[in-house]
Amino acid sequence: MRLTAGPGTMSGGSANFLLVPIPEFPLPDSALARTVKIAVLGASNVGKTALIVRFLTKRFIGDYEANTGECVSVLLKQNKKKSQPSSSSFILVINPLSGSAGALYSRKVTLDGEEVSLQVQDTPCVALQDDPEGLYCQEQINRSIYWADGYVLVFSITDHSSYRTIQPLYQHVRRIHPSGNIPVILVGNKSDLLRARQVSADEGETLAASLGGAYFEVSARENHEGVHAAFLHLCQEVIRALGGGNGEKRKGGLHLARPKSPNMQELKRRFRQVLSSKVKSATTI
Ligand SMILES: Nc1nc2c(ncn2[C@@H]2O[C@H](COP(=O)(O)OP(=O)(O)OP(=O)(O)O)[C@@H](O)[C@H]2O)c(=O)[nH]1
Repeated sequence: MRLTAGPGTMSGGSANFLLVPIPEFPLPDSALARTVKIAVLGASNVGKTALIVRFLTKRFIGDYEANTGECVSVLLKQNKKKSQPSSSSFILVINPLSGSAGALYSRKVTLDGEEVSLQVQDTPCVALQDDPEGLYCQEQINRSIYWADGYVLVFSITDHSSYRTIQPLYQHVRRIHPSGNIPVILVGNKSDLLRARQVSADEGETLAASLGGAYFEVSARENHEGVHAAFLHLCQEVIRALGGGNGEKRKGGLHLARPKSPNMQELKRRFRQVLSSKVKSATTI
C-alpha cells in the first residue's frame, strides 16, 4: 500500500505536524541508543503496510482507506492527543515521487529495560517469475535487504502464491547476506479471513522452521497484540545476532547508511529552489 500523506512526528510539543524526514545520518538520540533495522518483505497485497501501521499506531490502516490522503496525519494526531511517552512516538518518511517506493519508519521501543531505536522499512512487493532466480525484486528492495539487520517475511494465509514467494525471497536475502545468522520471522497475515484460508498453520510453521525463524499468524485488521509480539520478537533476535557494541554492524568493512530516500532528494531539490529564489529576490532588491 502506498501512503500519500505528508510525514510528521508526534514527539514534538508543537500543535503543528512537522515535515521530519529521517536524515541520512543517524539522529542524535539514535546515536546513543542501539539501532535495529528491519525490512518488511513479501508479495503484493499481503498486508506489509497494514502490519507496520498496526505495530506503530495500534490502528488498522484500512480504517482510513476511503481517505488515504489524510490517513497518516489522522493517525499521528490521534496518537498525539493521547500524549504517550516517547516509546510510542515515531517518525515517518513517505516517498511522494514514486508509487513503488517504500516508507521508512522510526520508533523507539523498550526491550528488556533498554531503549532501542527501531527503524522499519516498508518495501514494494516482490513477485515470482520464471527466470532462473525465480523472483522479481526491484533494486530498491535489494538495497533495503542489504541495509537491514532483520526481516519480516510476510504472506497472506488467503493467498497460496504469496506463501510460495517466501522461500525464493529468503534465498534472495541469503544471497545478499551469504554468511552468518539472518534474523527472520515469518508472518502469515489476514488470519481473520479463515473462510478464505489457502495456507494452513502447519504449512506456516514448517516453512518458518526451514528458514530458522519463528512463525506468527496474525491479523493486522483485527489484532494489535499478535503484530506487536511478532515485531518485538524479531527485535530481540536482531539484538542477539548483533551482539555487543552499539548495535551497528559492519558489512564488508563498510559502515552502511540506510537506503537513500528519494524523499530526501526531493527535499534537497526544493531547498535549493527556495534558496535560488531568495538569491534572485535579493539580487532584484
Ligand atoms: N481482512 C484483512 N485485510 C487486510 C489485513 N491486512 C491488510 N489487509 C488489506 O489487504 C490489502 C493490502 O494491504 P497492504 O497493507 O496495502 O498490503 P501490502 O503488502 O503493503 O501491499 P503492496 O502495496 O501491494 O505491496 C488492503 O486492502 C488492506 O486493508 C488483514 O489482516 N485482514
